[in-house]
Amino acid sequence: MFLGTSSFQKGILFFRNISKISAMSQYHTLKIENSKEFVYSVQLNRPEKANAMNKTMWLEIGKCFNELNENTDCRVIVLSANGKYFTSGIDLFDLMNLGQEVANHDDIARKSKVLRCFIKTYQDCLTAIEKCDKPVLTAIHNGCIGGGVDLVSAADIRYCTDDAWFQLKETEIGMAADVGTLQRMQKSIGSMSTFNELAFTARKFHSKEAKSIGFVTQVYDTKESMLENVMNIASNIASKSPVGVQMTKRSIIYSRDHTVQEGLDHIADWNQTLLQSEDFIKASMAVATKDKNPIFSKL
Ligand SMILES: CCC/C=C/C=C/C(=O)SCCNC(=O)CCNC(=O)[C@H](O)C(C)(C)COP(=O)(O)OP(=O)(O)OC[C@H]1O[C@@H](n2cnc3c(N)ncnc32)[C@H](O)[C@@H]1OP(=O)(O)O
Repeated sequence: MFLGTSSFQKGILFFRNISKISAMSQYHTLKIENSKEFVYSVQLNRPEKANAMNKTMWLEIGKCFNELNENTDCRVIVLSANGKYFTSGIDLFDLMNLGQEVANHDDIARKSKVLRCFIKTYQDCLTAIEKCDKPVLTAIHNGCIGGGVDLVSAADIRYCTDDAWFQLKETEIGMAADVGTLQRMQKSIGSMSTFNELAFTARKFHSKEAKSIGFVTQVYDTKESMLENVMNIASNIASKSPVGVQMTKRSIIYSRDHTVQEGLDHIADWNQTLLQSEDFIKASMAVATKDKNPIFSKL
């Protein structure tokens, strides 16, 4: 009797936990949809302010990617934006409010502490994209300015429309970019010299140049055709073993930041376990038997 009750309670708890994992929080500046099986769409959603990244948006980006990392219904994320612009970068009115908060302190150490906390918090919000084990594909249209470049630099694959343009605008507003562009974008394009020019001059660069320097993978004529194609690419990735895909993302990022030998050791340490996963057997069998739709458990 007691045993029966406790098993029942365990069952209820199990299902409660599952539904907790899949349910997403409410967001004010992001629109989140489960667009296709195992594919989530995250849209910047402050179109009336050109998707300027205010404090709420920064914090919600961090929270959302942390949540999607834990969500076993999510295997791939497509990040896009609603409205005329992808994003106009950091909300300049928010920056003025921050200036006010800093001004409330007289002492340089206290002022500095407020600023450091602000920078580190915003850095962590974008790093959540990189720490999310699920591949993040960005679909960029029209203007992608300042903080927007930091944002898309943290993603795994970038696509854009023909009308897209980018601007590392920070030097123009009297600062050095501090939330990831200088660290990540330089590693994702072919030429350090070109990257330096873009960062120092803050000149706009358009879709064709973005493609030619390797910052984006593909340029599409319209936003509609971009989203359709990117969703199909996302579905393709989502059909693969989640063990294989998520570990591949981790290994790519780890290897980017370490020596070749460290990268090799890292993947050997993980694969000594993951090669024993059911996914490896299922996927190998599917290839051997020409089964095009192997079913993988949630991860
Ligand atoms: C620790 C964190 C560090 C992060 C650093 C990040 C740095 C950066 O992001 S630097 C880049 C800052 N952004 C800019 O300088 C862009 C400023 N905006 C523009 O140049 C234009 O608005 C834009 C070209 C994007 C669009 O021009 P358009 O004429 O088509 O529209 P507007 O009427 O100008 O804008 C529409 C409404 O959106 C508001 N808005 C636009 N950008 C911002 C912004 N960055 N911050 C706050 N609000 C913005 C604009 O005020 C309009 O609102 P309303 O007047 O209420 O209609």
